[in-house]
Amino acid sequence: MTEGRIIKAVSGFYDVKHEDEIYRCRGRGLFRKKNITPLVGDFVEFDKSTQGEGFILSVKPRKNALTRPSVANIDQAIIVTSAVQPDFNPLLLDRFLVLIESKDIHPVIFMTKQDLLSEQDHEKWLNRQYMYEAIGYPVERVSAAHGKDSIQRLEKYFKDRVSVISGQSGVGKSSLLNVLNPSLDLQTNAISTSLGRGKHTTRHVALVEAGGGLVADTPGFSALDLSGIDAGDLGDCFPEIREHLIGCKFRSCYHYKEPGCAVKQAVENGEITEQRYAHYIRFLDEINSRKPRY
Ligand SMILES: Nc1nc2c(ncn2[C@@H]2O[C@H](COP(=O)(O)OP(=O)(O)OP(=O)(O)O)[C@@H](O)[C@H]2O)c(=O)[nH]1
Ligand SMILES: [Zn+2]
Repeated sequence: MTEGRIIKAVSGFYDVKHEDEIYRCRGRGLFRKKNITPLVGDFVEFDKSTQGEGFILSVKPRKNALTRPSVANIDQAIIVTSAVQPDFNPLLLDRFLVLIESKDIHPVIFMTKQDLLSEQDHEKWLNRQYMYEAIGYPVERVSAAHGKDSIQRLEKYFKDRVSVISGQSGVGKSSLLNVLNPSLDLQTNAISTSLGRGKHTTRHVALVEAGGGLVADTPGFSALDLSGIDAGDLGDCFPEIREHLIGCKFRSCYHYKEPGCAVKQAVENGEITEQRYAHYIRFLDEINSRKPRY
């Protein structure tokens, strides 16, 4: 029996990587009976048969998993957000952050297309960077247009980790990966107009090498609705709210209209920014206005 990691799923087969070899494996019928579907990113035990083939025997417990795209055991999600084309959207960035936090995945923020900014705008972007760093998120301002040298410092994020890259269509996700690993040769386009969905329509996902680690070749968090999050858990998805909510008078505080709310106090003191708090309230409304499902 050998241990490996699934890096690709192709019509009933799983490509399992063990050291530097790849074995094309079937899942035994027992998966169907036990109702376990192996996912890309899973650590598995498998039996080697001849010529790079094998059978998966068991799947190890997962630390996390996404459904769109289906990938497990992710170490971090890199949110790519561009300065322009498309314009920066703070509400969308916070939505990605909340979704990532809700899955217990570590977020990192890359702000791209910095080469397109004027001198004046740089200051504004520096402040944005500081704001998210103050919350505790690593932030990098980058430009894929400047090629390998400016991207090299990003390798420390990728090395020995499994990452998913998230972000709106056209922000430069594929361009970044191409600089990190030119052999990927991912297609890049100006913003796709068709439904704003971009070019990643495939349901398959594979882990590919980039920057000394593995990266999902399909953007993560393609479903941006908050339907998987309970109103009572939303505060935990904002690190600066998480830090204060212990001081709220009521344990069931939603940090909205309740008296004795330590979170609202922190907003007044300037420890939590008005903007992030406004986004929290907006997401809370969105979750609360969800129709109950029976
Ligand atoms: N000036 C400049 N242009 C960039 C940069 N990064 C990407 N672009 C351009 O932005 C456009 C979109 O880049 P992509 O890498 O395809 O964006 P994506 O995020 O993969 O987009 P989807 O596949 O639609 O999700 C392309 O025309 C790129 O050449 C950058 O750092 N600077
Ligand atoms: Zn509160």
